[in-house]
Amino acid sequence: MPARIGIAGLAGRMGRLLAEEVAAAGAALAGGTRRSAAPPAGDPGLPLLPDARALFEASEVVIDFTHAAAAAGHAALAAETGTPLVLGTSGLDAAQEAAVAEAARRVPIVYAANFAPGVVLLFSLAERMAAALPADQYDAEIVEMHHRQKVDAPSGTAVALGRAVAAGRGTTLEEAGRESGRDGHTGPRGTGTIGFAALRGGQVVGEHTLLFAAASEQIALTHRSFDRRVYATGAVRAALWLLGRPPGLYDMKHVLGLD
Ligand SMILES: NC(=O)C1=CN([C@@H]2O[C@H](COP(=O)(O)OP(=O)(O)OC[C@H]3O[C@@H](n4cnc5c(N)ncnc54)[C@H](OP(=O)(O)O)[C@@H]3O)[C@@H](O)[C@H]2O)C=CC1
Ligand SMILES: O=C(O)C1=N[C@H](C(=O)O)C[C@H](O)C1
Repeated sequence: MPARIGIAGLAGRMGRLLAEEVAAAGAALAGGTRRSAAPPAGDPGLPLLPDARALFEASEVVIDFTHAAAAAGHAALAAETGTPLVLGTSGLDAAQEAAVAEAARRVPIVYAANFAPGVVLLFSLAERMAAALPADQYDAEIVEMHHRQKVDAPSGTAVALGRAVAAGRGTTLEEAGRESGRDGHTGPRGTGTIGFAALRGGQVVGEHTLLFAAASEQIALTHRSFDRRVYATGAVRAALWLLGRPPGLYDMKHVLGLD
């Protein structure tokens, strides 16, 4: 019997690709949800279920690429129904992330800011570079660019990169401090803080650059996604990997065996 995978956000940019990747992986689409109840115009065949509870009950594992406002509720439903969850949605605040971690005590959850294998490697390189380059000499800046429809900033990947840099420096992003949205008379840059800049335009799938700038040198790492299918393939892989796992909060390095 093929695994039954449900998709929250089925009508979205990611949801449609996820449905294709579910089929390509030989799994079955259990159905999907969207925010509005109606199927999108011109697509009456989309297998939409009445609500999120019906989705979790019909699925062996659910993949969520929706909106931060929905993520905590979906994690709670995962815990209640015992249905594992792959969470790719970005822009969660601290309370929403805490709700996801709480649900993961009862059900296995993969929560990943980015499902592209190259970005998983970038997180690990970011941590190693930050550990090697003294924070009082090398200013860490993270620049990201995305398509004009993206609703959250900085991207989840940028925040995760910031967390990796902070971890490499033996601290947290909250303690190190974030500098973003510089405009006007900002004063000089803080020492040891982590800077963020978000660009939006056109149909850019996803670009992230982490740079360390010192007085006499600068080093930068850049990742570019050319096709968002790379995220969908990774998320379906994570969904199949989750089946039969014990409760816990996992990320893509666990799925790829890089932990
Ligand atoms: N981790 C990763 O690798 C990646 C993460 N993402 C993240 O995934 C999310 C979705 O991205 P994308 O597909 O481009 O977005 P879209 O806006 O194209 O699609 C979002 C989907 O979620 C639904 N939705 C929106 N709000 C809610 C809600 N409150 N409750 C239930 N469903 C809701 C929408 O419903 P409706 O159709 O009715 O509008 C739509 O079907 C974003 O947070 C994005 O940052 C994206 C790419 C990769
Ligand atoms: O909204 C997007 O498109 C993307 N969102 C994720 C993020 O916020 O990091 C991942 C990827 O960059 C695409």
